[in-house]
Amino acid sequence: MYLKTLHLKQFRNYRDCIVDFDAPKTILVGNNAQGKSNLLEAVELLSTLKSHRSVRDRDLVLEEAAVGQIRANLERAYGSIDLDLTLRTQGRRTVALNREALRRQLDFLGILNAVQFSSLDLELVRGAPERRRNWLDSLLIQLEPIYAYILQQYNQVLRQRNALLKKYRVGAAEGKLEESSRELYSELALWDVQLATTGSRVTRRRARVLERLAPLAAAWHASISGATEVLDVTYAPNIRAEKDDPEEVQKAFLDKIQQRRIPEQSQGTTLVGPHRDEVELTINQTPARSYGSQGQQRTLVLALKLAELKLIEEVVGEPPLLLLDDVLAELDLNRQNQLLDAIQDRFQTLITTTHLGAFDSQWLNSSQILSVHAGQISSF
Ligand SMILES: Nc1ncnc2c1ncn2[C@@H]1O[C@H](COP(=O)(O)OP(=O)(O)OP(=O)(O)O)[C@@H](O)[C@H]1O
Repeated sequence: MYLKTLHLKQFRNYRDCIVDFDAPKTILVGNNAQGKSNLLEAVELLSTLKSHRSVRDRDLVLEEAAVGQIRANLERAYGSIDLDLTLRTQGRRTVALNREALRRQLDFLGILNAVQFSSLDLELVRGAPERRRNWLDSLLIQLEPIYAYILQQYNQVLRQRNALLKKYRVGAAEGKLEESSRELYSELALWDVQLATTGSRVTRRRARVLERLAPLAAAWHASISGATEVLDVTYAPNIRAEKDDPEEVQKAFLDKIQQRRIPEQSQGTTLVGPHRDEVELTINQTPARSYGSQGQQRTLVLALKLAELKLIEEVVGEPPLLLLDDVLAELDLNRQNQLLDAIQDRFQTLITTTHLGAFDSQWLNSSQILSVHAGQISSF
């Protein structure tokens, strides 16, 4: 797939800016706080309807404006598509494809596929388990947009079950449980089933995607590290089942809920389910977080990102975009060249940087170079 144009209107610090991409690689160069990451964020929003930097739409709209817009024209194997995302400081965002408004935002997902790589991604190795779960979920949404809906359903059930457990705990503390406990128990039993049904959909999909991603990441890691290190990416689900079978997983889920009944009630929260999953990353059988220099951790993240690119390409049937936010200059020349070899001209790549000095001349010669200054973009 190929992003041909991007039109930012009242988005972040862009008043009205059109960018035409005319090479497989585009380098956006500019000082800090000029709008480079904002541009990549716009592409990320078109891809996932989420930004890893902001949760509120009002932060995405140009200050003092009420409505912001991101428009793009994308070339896919089956034809050209216009994407439109309208953001509002008040009120809901809306999306359109080929100028036709969509009723369900879900239908907007999976049109533009992109893999983002920024320095924040080192948190994939060092950060809390939630960071890795979110990463895995974003990848799954790209591969299978319906997963966004599955995850939303699970989170809804989780919230409601937590509210009930909390009510139970407050009731117990106030000694008022006797009169309502039977009612609470039967209500909880209903939520247990819902949690197991929606949660097992999440668990099974996460297991499947990691099964495909892990060998790709291990191969990249071996290649970048010169085969001196072995990377293992392993799913450590909170619910373990013998087989990838819906009934098996649901049964394992309900059994674990039974086992954890008392601590759940005393803590007033759900202790069982994929919101407690972990993705373990080890290098030579040692946890990558405690092992390894920054350079080794960077190699690991680079291997994960290259694996994501490859997996999306396999599943979707077209190469996704690669968004490199300020990370290229941090890689040594060897790793830069590995990346260059891996993406060649197959993956359209947008790269931000504050200076061109650290770039290999191969990158510079084959790229479109644009300069970003105070929300305006011009040829370099
Ligand atoms: N809603 C908004 N309205 C106006 N300006 C905004 C808005 N949101 C962010 N900005 C401005 O955008 C700029 C930040 O741009 P961006 O994050 O893209 O920086 P950058 O060019 O990538 O630089 P760095 O190298 O520091 O990451 C800041 O000047 C910030 O004030």
